[in-house]
Amino acid sequence: MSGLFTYSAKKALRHSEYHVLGIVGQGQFGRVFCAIHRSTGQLVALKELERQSTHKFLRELRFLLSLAHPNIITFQALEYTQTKRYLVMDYCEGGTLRSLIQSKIQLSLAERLKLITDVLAGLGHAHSRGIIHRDIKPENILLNLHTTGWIARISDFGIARLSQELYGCALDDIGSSAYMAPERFYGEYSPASDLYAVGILLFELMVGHRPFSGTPKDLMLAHLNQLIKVPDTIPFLLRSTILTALQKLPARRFTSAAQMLRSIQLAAEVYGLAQEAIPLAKPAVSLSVCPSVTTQQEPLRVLVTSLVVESQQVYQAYGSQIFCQTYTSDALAKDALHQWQIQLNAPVQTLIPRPQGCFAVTQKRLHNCFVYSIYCLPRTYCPTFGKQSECSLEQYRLLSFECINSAIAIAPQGQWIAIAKTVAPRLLEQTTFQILKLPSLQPIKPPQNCRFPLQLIPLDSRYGIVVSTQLENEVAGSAGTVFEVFSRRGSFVGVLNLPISLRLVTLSATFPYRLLAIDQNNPSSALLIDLKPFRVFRIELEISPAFVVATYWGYVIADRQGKIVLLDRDGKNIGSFRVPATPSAIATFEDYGLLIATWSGDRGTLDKVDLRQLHRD
Ligand SMILES: Nc1ncnc2c1ncn2[C@@H]1O[C@H](COP(=O)(O)OP(=O)(O)OP(=O)(O)O)[C@@H](O)[C@H]1O
Repeated sequence: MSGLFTYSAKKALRHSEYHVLGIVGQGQFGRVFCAIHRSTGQLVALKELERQSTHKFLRELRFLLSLAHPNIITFQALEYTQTKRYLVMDYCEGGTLRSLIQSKIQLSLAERLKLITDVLAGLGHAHSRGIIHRDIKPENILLNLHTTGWIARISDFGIARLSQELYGCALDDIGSSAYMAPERFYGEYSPASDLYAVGILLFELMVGHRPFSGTPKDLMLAHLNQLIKVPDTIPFLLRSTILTALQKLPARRFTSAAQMLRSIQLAAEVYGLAQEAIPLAKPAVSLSVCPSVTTQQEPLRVLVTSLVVESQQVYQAYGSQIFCQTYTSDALAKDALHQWQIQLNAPVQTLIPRPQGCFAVTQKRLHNCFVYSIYCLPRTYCPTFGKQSECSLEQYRLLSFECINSAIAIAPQGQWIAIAKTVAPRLLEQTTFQILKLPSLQPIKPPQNCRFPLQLIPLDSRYGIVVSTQLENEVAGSAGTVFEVFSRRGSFVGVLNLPISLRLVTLSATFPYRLLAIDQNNPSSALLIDLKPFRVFRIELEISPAFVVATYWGYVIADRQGKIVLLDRDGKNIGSFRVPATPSAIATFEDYGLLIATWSGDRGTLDKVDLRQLHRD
């Protein structure tokens, strides 16, 4: 259904400056889309205005367009199509504060206070311009990702008021009533009404639930008459901040957003939170560690650096060798007929399984650069045992090239290969990008410049991304990550930026536009990134990953100490276990199997793990 919605918006906006990436929500005004500006590549939210916009509405809106503050969602413009009007707004990839609260991620105290002070800073700016929000609630607070956590930004500024005044929309749903100051029920409001709503929000973030619940009528009676009880477990200074913000009489509350903000900052200083970097949230549920789920173990005499399983074949790379074993009736074949080994002429950097066979990328140092070679060992490749002659190996070499750094992506169905090469270190203009058809190796376009790549990732048969580091960022001194989307025709079609440095960016095995990546600066924090529409979710891990492998049911993440964490497709922890040594390569095996090559000292093992045992234990 949402595909249909997106399609209708895409159609309406076909001739506009925006390309719709997907629907992100539905409000009372209409749907909200994530879109990208066709020429600047800027990401925006497009809020559809379903109702007929009156002149007064548009005049008021122009006033709101002037509201510019880092903690307020800025309205940038109005976009007209033949049938619809869209408000163009800053896009928030982190979703709403409500979704963060519901995600059960336990926010640290510093993080909770930071969210509240962000809201107060935004409110302070609006109040100083005579604008009252009137509908502060977690649904109207959106989140942008930042190196140290979240930035809260107030959305729907003035829209709540406009909708009430111009269209007679009442804010009487439970979501809004739960945050409504007593005077609001008499039709009165002032900046202090917004501060009351922030008081409820602070209570909710500190205590875990709101002070009052029930029907809108119950809520009204509670706001008007019921005394607030803040549990003693809440630090004293914060308790008194909540009680001041939630005074029944507006005159007894904080006199301004700035005053309330100072009260929270004082609490943060007193409790030693101000100077610290904001600590990241910890997972709500601690992982249960299952001691052993290994069902078979084979000794290894070499360090396996790459391991893949493709159509009943298990490929292991070590040094310049590739060893292939077939597995039959639930076991790895031991007989010579079902296993073979070849020696390539350089160390294998990576193995990429595709329907036509296993691709192997080798890398050999040559003076000041490297020679990269790409081989494709077809599925039917099964040499008569014994040593391979150079000539039989050469026929499987697709191409070789010299450069300083290279990243390679092969389409999931193996129709094309994308290659980025850097000929001089860290020079943007010295990195070229090209797509070649497979198996002909015919270039789709002449090589073009691209950013120095960390990784190339194929998304589906039509698109892929160049992942690179962005050094200059709005947030001074901090690096970010750039995702440049390319098409199989070899053109760049869009750019998405994230102000976080990432590593181990891994494509989901089931969602073509979903990535899991590790935050370079917070090694035990992973990000689940949806590219279409652009949404980012933070996942706290109890390990610092060295490996991430996507499976059809989720992700396998391992650290160097042998702790393995399993996440489902949405990033939820579903289990963990240990292997006795450092994993050197991991592959998925049948539906619930994992193959883990480990190494310590001068020996290792190849462990076959049956994940169904996790449930039994
Ligand atoms: N600027 C934005 N960036 C990212 N997502 C957004 C943005 N604005 C809205 N959304 C998403 O769209 C959803 C609907 O937003 P919208 O503001 O239209 O509705 P609402 O606040 O729930 O209701 P109302 O229409 O009463 O304001 C939000 O819950 C949020 O998930």
